[in-house]
Amino acid sequence: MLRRYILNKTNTFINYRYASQSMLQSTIDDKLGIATLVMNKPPVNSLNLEFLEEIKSQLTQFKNDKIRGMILTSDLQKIFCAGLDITEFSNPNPERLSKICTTFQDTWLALYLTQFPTVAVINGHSPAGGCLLAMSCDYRVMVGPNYTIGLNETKLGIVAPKWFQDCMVAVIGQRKAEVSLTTGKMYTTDQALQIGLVDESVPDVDNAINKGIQFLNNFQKISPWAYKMTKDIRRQPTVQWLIDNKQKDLDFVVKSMMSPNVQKSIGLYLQSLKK
Ligand SMILES: CCCCC/C=C\C/C=C\CC/C=C/CC(=O)SCCNC(=O)CCNC(=O)[C@H](O)C(C)(C)COP(=O)(O)OP(=O)(O)OC[C@H]1O[C@@H](n2cnc3c(N)ncnc32)[C@H](O)[C@@H]1OP(=O)(O)O
Repeated sequence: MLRRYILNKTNTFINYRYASQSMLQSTIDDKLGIATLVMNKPPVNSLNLEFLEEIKSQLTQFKNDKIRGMILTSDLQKIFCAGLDITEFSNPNPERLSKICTTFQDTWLALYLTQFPTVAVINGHSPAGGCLLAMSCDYRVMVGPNYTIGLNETKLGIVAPKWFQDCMVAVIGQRKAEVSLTTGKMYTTDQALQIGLVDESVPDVDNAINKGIQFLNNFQKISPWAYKMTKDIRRQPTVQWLIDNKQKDLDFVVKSMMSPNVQKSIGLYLQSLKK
């Protein structure tokens, strides 16, 4: 649905390539060199192992396609992405948990370090891992006023890994990130704009896509090499920490997820969602 809208609305996607895996649709406008990656995993685009693998593989494909920019958005009504699939946290199989963790680390590294500029068009709620995906893009346009975004992990009784936290610090600064993270605060679109968690707020998705394209057009006169080097220098410390501590990070997540206290919190949170 959204893909069709983008094609019609911009009227520029004349020469486009379209690829659809079941949960993810990608469109490349060959003229503009802009790719659109649309998440479509009802009901809430929760990130399980298979979905993360699809996202990672599509990002790798875009690298080979040599695109000039990418828009990440959702085809679902009211939801950008609900974060990691919480059902995977409940009584998890440690092997699968480790695999999800590693795949999530790698997907994030691929998204955070793309050689092309990226825009998140946040057209719905975006808690936790959904917020991380958005924060990892170069620019965020959020549809308002009724959606929410934030890293709410403490509300589930779990801890956002260091790379989630550092990513938030990079976007909104140390003090605001510390308060946001410890309280697990979810921000409305207007609040998110006010603290700089998103760059623009617009009333509807049509405007959001247009703003995203406008942002990407800024790079028409920027050398791709200068862009990528600059981004690498900015993002290197956060990335390097994860590369150097991948196993430690994984061990921490798996160990804490298996603890009875965390399992109790996750169980209660899941029940509250079902209600
Ligand atoms: C096992 C993986 C571990 C691997 C670790 C990997 C890497 C290391 C990193 C991190 C470790 C810790 C970090 C975690 C980050 C996260 O992302 S945790 C996930 C946090 N997400 C949330 O808290 C979102 C909860 N959901 C909501 O707030 C709302 O659902 C919504 C998104 C705002 C939508 O509201 P709406 O009213 O429209 O819909 P419903 O609430 O009725 O939901 C519909 C349906 O979907 C189910 N559901 C919602 N969210 C999730 C989810 N994240 N995972 C799975 N299922 C979800 C909900 O239960 C309903 O189901 P139904 O009742 O059966 O219809």
